This record gives sequence, structure tokens and C-alpha cells, in this order.
Amino acid sequence: MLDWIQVRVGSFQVVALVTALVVFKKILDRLQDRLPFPPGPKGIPWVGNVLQMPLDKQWMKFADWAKIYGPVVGLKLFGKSIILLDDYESASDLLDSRGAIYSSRPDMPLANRYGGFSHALTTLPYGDLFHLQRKFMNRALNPSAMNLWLPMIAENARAFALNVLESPDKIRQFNRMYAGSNILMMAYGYKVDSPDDPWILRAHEATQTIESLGNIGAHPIDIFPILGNLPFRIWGKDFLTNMATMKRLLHEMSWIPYNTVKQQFFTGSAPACMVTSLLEENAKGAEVQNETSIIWASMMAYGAGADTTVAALDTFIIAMMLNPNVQKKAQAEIDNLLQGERLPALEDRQSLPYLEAILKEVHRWQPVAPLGLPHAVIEDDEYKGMHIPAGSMIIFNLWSMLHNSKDYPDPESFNPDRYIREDDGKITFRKDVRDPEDLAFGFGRRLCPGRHFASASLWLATAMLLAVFDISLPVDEDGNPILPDLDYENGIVSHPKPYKCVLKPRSEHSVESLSS
Ligand code: HEM
Repeated sequence: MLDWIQVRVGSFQVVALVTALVVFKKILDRLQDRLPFPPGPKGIPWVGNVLQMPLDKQWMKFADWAKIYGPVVGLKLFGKSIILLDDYESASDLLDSRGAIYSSRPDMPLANRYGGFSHALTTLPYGDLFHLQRKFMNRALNPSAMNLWLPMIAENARAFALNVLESPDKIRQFNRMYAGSNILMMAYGYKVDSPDDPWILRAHEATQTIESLGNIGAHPIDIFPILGNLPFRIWGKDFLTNMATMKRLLHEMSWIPYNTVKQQFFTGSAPACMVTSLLEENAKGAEVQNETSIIWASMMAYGAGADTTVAALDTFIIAMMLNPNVQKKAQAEIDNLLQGERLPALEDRQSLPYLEAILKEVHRWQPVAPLGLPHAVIEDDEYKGMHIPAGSMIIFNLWSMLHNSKDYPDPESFNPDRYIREDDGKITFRKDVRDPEDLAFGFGRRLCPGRHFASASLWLATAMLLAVFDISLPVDEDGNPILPDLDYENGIVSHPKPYKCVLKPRSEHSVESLSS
């Protein structure tokens, strides 16, 4: 009897507890529902902010909105939520600290379902495939794995400077060749001998085709996926052609290099590279496990890594033309260390802090990816009294974070000195100025896996250029300097418009060291 009563009381308690929990959860949900969506420009019913979305230099408009509504701005596009993060604090709070729920990517049906991107790491949602490809990337690009690639990058930097010496007016092509050679060698052991290499040209064409499709994620098909069922010709002939070209190029970029290495692997002649080591781990007899992920992880190293490095190096050259004093100070630092006896090597990096400050300023002054890549949040969340709905697209405005005058006074000027203190000629880095490299490569679990590779490639090329050349502005027939256009192109990766520059060897000795 007593037992029965105890069971009854026990069950009653369990039922009461469960009921209380359900009610509590409902109250919490209600409260969360009642939390306001982040403030933002008032849209129109159903359509939301569609008509206010800027088509050009979105980062500028987003920064203007943040000045009005605060660092976390909410937008709606036909009911879809977009959250703009305008300061480092909110980006780091959400994307770093709450990375477990803020590390997905928005669904982009146009690129993923119809454009051939479905296995690309850059667009993969948070999940098993994402983890697998990140693991593949990190294995090839982590700081200690970098030791494998550094001699090759150093050799390519020297070849880059030699090419520029012979044809200085082709520096932009050689820049593309340099960035591409480094990554193709790392990923596939493929050696590039000319700026017209078919692998380089194909990748360049693919990038341009992708950019020509406009803001990825903002096409009507991305907003109403059902529209993808309509015949594609309704979007125009150019769209049709670009989509077909993009799909073809992506397929070629991923399969041709991979198949070349795979064949070499099975005949015992594969070069040491990312794909070879992934094949070593994943080949079981003639079968290759996780083959699609191997193909896409290696391809995305090129897809995401080449164009970004090119843009940063172009910005460096432009900054040096426009700021001769900065250039002279960096050259003096190099000359002081090397005494004209040899060319710079990566071992010198610690000893050249001013060059380091220049690279920080390159990342800040004209950020390569002004809006990074959008993340997506997979659960409802609450931040500083605001409700962030599950599925929201999260855009972090790197341009704005790197151009705010509180952190970086006079943000439009190129000023590496902002990061350093100088005492008796000894340079130390200021701890009170945020390092742009902490932002420029993104956040949390989607942080750029190629950042160490990019950093080494940029350092070696810039040190080499400064050691060997004086970089200056070209002049017109009347002797007036021809200034580069600082109105950068629109795009996920923002490039400067075509520019001209003059590169003159600084001394016979540096030219000799380059050729020897
Ligand atoms: C100056 C050079 C570079 C810059 C400024 C840069 C910047 C970025 C940024 C902002 C992101 C987005 C991060 C996020 O979503 O939070 C990203 C992602 C990525 N980057 Fe880089 N990157 C550079 C070079 C490279 C290189 C050299 C590689 C490869 C060798 C690379 C591979 C990738 C990949 C695969 C992703 C996608 C990661 C993911 O979705 O999980 N990047 N990068």
C-alpha cells in the first residue's frame, strides 16, 4: 500500500515537473518571441527591405545603417532575416564565442543546386561534410604543415621578382601567376611556367564568371527557391550562358587537376602535395574514399586562395606607389638587416617589424573581402535583448570594422605607423590597436584555413619587391603623376581597377642576387 502511494506520489511529481517544464519553455519561447528583432531601416510589408538593398559597395550602405541603428542591424528580404554585424565586439561575441550555432552558411540554391557549388567548402552548411573538408584543409595548411611549402613559395617569390625585372609592365599578370603557382603547387604539385598557363586562365575565367552573376545569395532564386523550377532562359541570355560556363569551369577546375594527380598516384609518380597525402590516407586499393571531398577541398584552396592573395598584393603595390615615405622606411629596414648581401628570407620576418606593420595596414586599408563570407545561425538566439531567428544570414562588415575612426584614426590614410611604437629605433607593436589580421580572415569555425599560407606568400613577395625595386607612380607626357583609381571593384573579393606602376631595380647588386 505504502509502495503504491509512493509510486502514485512519484508519478505525480514527475508529471508535475514535466508540465512545469513545458509551461516554462512556452513562457521562455513567448518571451523570446517578444524580444525585438534587431533594429534596421523600415521596409515595406511582405517585401521587407528588398528595394533598399544597395547593388554597389554594399559595405558602405551597411555602415551608414549601423550609424543610425547600432552595430547589430536587422533586415528582411521577403521574410528572410539578415543580420548585419558592424563592430568587432558583436562579430566576435556571436561568430567566435557562439560558433557552435553561428558557423553554417546560408542556403544559396542558385550556386549550390544549379551552379555546381554543392560540395564547395565555402558554401557547405555546418555538418559532417564541412568538418571533413576543414580537416583536409587544416592538415595541409596548419602552421607546421606550412614548413613543407615555404621553400617552394620562396622560390616562386624569387621567380616573381625576376619576371617583373624582365617585364615590369606585366606585374599584374605575374602577380596572378605567383599566387596561382603557390597554391597549385601546394594542392596538386603542378608547376606553372607562364601567366598564360591553362590552369591559371581557367580559374581566372571561373572567378570572373562567378562575379558576373552578381551578389551571390541575392538572386530571386535564392530568395524563392521555387523559381529555380522555371526555365532559366527567363533570366536572360547572359545569365543562361554564365551559369553554363560556371558549371563547366568548376567541373574542369576540380576534376582535371585531381585526375592528373590520381593517375600519378596509382603509377607511383605523384608529387608531394595536398591531394597526394589525402590519397595516401583515403585510397583503399583502387577505391578512393571521400573522393568528392578530396576533390573539392583541394579545388577550393585555389578557388578561395588565389584571387584573394592577388587583391592583397595589388593593394600593397598601390600603397607603395602612393606612399613613398612608407616605402623608403621599409627599404631602410630591409637594407639595415641585410646590408645588401642577400635577398630577404622568411627567417628575417621577426627582424622586419615595419614590413609587418605595412602588411597589417594592407589588410585594413582595402580589405580583400569587405563583407567576408556570410554565416548562418542554426538556432534561435538572443543577443543583448534582441531576438536572432534561426536561419538568419549573418553578414559581418569587415570594411566598416577596419575603417572606423575610433579604432583607426584617419582611416582613409595608409599609415603602418599606427600599429607600432619606436624607442631608440627599436620597433614594438602597440597592444592597444586591434590587429587587422584578427578580422580580415573572418571568424570562428569558418576562419580562413589558408591564412598562414596567404601570410607567407604575401610576406615573401612584398619583402622581395621592396628589396629589389623602387615602386613609383607613372607620369603622363606633362610629367604629372598618374594616380591609381582607389574606387575598388564590387564583389566578394574586391579588386582595384587596372592600374599602372613603375618598377625600377634599386641596385645592380640586388639584381645579381636575384639572378644567382
Ligand atoms: C589575403 C588573403 C586572404 C584573405 C584576406 C582571406 C579571407 C577569407 C575570409 C574573410 C574568409 C571567410 C571567413 C568566414 O566565413 O568567417 C575566408 C574563407 C576561406 N578561405 Fe581565405 N583568405 C585569404 C587567402 C586564402 C588562401 C591562400 C586560401 C587557401 C590556400 C584560402 C582558403 C579559404 C577557404 C577554403 C575559405 C572557406 C572556409 C569555410 O567556409 O569554412 N584563403 N578567407
